[in-house]
Amino acid sequence: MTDPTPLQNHTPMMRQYFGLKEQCPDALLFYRMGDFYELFFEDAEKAARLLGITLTSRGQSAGQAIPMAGVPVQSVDGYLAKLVRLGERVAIGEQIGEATTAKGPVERAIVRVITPGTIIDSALLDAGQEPLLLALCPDGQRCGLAWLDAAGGRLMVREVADTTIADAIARRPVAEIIAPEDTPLPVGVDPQKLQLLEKTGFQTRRTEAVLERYFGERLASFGCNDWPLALRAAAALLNYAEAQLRSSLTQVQRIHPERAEDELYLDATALRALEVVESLQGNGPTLFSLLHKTQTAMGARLLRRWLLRPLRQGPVLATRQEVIAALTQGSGPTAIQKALHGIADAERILTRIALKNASPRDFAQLRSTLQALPTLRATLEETGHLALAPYQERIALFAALRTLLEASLVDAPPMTQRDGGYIRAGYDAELDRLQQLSQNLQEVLRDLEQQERQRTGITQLKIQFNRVHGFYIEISRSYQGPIPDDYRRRQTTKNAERYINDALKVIEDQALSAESLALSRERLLFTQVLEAAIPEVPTLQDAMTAVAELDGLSTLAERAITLHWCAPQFVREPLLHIRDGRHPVVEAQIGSNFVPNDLDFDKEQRMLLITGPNMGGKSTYMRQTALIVLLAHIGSWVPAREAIIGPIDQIFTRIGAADDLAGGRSTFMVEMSETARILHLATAQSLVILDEIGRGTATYDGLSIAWATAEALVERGVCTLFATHYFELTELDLPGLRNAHLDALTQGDQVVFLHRVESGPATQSYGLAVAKLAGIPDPVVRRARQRLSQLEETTQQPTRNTAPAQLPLFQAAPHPAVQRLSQLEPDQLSPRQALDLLYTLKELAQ
Ligand SMILES: Nc1ncnc2c1ncn2[C@@H]1O[C@H](COP(=O)(O)OP(=O)(O)OP(=O)(O)O)[C@@H](O)[C@H]1O
Repeated sequence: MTDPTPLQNHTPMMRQYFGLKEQCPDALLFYRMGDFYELFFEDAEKAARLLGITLTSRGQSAGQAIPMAGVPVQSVDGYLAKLVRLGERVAIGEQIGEATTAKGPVERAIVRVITPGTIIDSALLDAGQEPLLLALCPDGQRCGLAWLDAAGGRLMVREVADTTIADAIARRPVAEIIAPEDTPLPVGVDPQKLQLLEKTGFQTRRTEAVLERYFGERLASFGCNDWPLALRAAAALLNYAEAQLRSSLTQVQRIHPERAEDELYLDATALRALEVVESLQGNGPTLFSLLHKTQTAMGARLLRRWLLRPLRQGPVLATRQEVIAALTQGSGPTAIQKALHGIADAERILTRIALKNASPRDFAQLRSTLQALPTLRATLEETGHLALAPYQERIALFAALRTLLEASLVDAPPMTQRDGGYIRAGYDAELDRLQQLSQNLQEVLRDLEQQERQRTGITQLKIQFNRVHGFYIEISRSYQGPIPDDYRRRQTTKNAERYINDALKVIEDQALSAESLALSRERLLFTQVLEAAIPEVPTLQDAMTAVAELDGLSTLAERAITLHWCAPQFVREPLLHIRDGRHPVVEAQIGSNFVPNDLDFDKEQRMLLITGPNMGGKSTYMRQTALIVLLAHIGSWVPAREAIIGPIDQIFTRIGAADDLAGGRSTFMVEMSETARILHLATAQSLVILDEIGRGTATYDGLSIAWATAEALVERGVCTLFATHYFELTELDLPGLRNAHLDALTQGDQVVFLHRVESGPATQSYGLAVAKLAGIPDPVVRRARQRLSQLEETTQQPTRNTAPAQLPLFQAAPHPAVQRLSQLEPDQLSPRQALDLLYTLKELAQ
């Protein structure tokens, strides 16, 4: 508790507050007070600091002022979004009792806890974002992992050796992690993200019950029964998310096991270095941004997921390729893209429906989605492509639900149910009557007045109302006739008698509460619509998965056409042939100036050692190879004239240098750890990209490491692209290794890069020319040129233009024995000295 004073000294409201706070000590408690959410004590101080809102105080409790900060209910979403972005957890304490009937404070309860990994609200979620909640279930040498995308209703599991946990975590950005107490913080994880929970929540007895409740017998069909740790993680995750959302996660229909043997594995380093979904410069272009032309948010997220988890060649990729091929024929994917255009982010709406958290606007968007489906189906049919036929089947039409939504909801409903106004007039007679009653009270009274005059024959009769006396039938004293039996006297005034009868009493009761009755009636009708939609959620989810796929694939087809890509061909032989390959992102920047290049790996030839000037295009060439392979393994076409690709299991990269100062690793240490990983894990089916290893240390150390690494990779038959500025390496004579270089021309003082990959090692170094190009001042470049000549002379290099301008490894430092021999004057030595010298030389030689 935040306040040490005994509870009984506090006001009843504060006692209630403390009761709620005890249920969620780690969360900021938003306590509902009328039109505001208020935070007290330390929560108030923290919220004031994080949100920049005023810290004030609310009265006193137990003789102390209570620090308080508040936000209006209407604008709470913005504040919640900010807090969740900062990694905070927020508990929402709502009023659940009736203000008028309750004694003491209105009853309140925590209706949910919003945590970074369990957000489902549209206002708190960016459409492109997919916050994931991860559960870890470690046990000895292995660890089960389960990821939940709560908003999308997706649950993925995996089991890994404990040595690879950090990598499995790093590959997908996660918003929140749960693990049993005692679990050490995995490497690279922000401690704020980790919640340690009681071990019992991860134990088999508890987890089996959860899985049984969610999936029953279907569990066996998901294909993950051999992963007990992953299943325990999944159950713990569902349990935790349920507790936060205060609801069963009915949107989760199945578990998706992620098997390493199905994947083309890219570790977090490779994903980052290749700028697959995030640019190294923050918001620069990425492969994903180039592909991000989808019509729906669901399609965009799916494409992103495909890029983050490419698959090995097999039936899934073959099917995607067939669909893309079909969509590139004839008039292309335009018609389908147009048909997809009106489709909302239904996947997330369905989650909110399943959790009974949907808003009237969610339903309006679902309605427009359902309205778009018949056109989409018709368009699919019109194309006549066999490959698209399964989509026609998967996208059902949901006619009954659509009719219900069309009949029940107004065209543009409000965001919330709070003020009503979302049920269409004419849908429900009772609601129409109530709304009419409150809106046209005068008219209703005039109608009744007419009826009463006719029924009783009393023409002076008037029906009126005032705030004090309510509704009444007034009969002037001038009327002397009989008063109808059903009239009961309500009030006598100087000139008239006032009565009420049953019919008027009903109107009075209803009119006085008509507005609130209308509101509750709307709520009831809305709940009925919600209840009608809930059973359809699983099939709607399936349909939306199909829509997202179709969106992703038609986008890839459009990209293939627009960007002139080709369909890659998968083969079983160990080869990689690329004709006129291009780097898709660099090409998008520089257009037709991009110079395409070929690549050929086969059974014999497994390593390409690439030399050439700085800025020559070595990195670009290597990265484009990795990107072409990656694109092929999401099913996409690729930026090349032709691509033939054998089986590939992993892509590794060691590119550029970045410090990991926070992790306590220097540039060189990072470089070596990455190289070590590659040497441990790369197989004969892996593609490895090494961009200048060994540069962050002394020349000979670096060169020797690069040399030995190249040898080890060639020996294992790993497909390797190895760029280096160590010209000495070009002398490596290993079977399977070939030299290539990127060329440049000098014109006077200028250097022109040709960006063309040629056979053989580079013959010239352009370091100084590039330095000049980069703006190193002329005097410094001139001085460097002088030093270079001197260095070249002392190492007795031939001329700079015919041989590499670097120190050959084994010439530069003569052996001490040789040095000693060269200094010696044999004629000056006595036999005894000659013998001693012989012993010394022998020692030096050992
Ligand atoms: N094939 C190409 N066609 C046209 N321009 C290219 C090509 N390849 C690279 N470039 C251009 O040259 C620039 C430098 O390329 P890159 O970084 O690949 O050179 P590098 O040889 O790796 O240089 P360094 O050795 O300094 O790392 C790129 O930013 C790009 O603009």
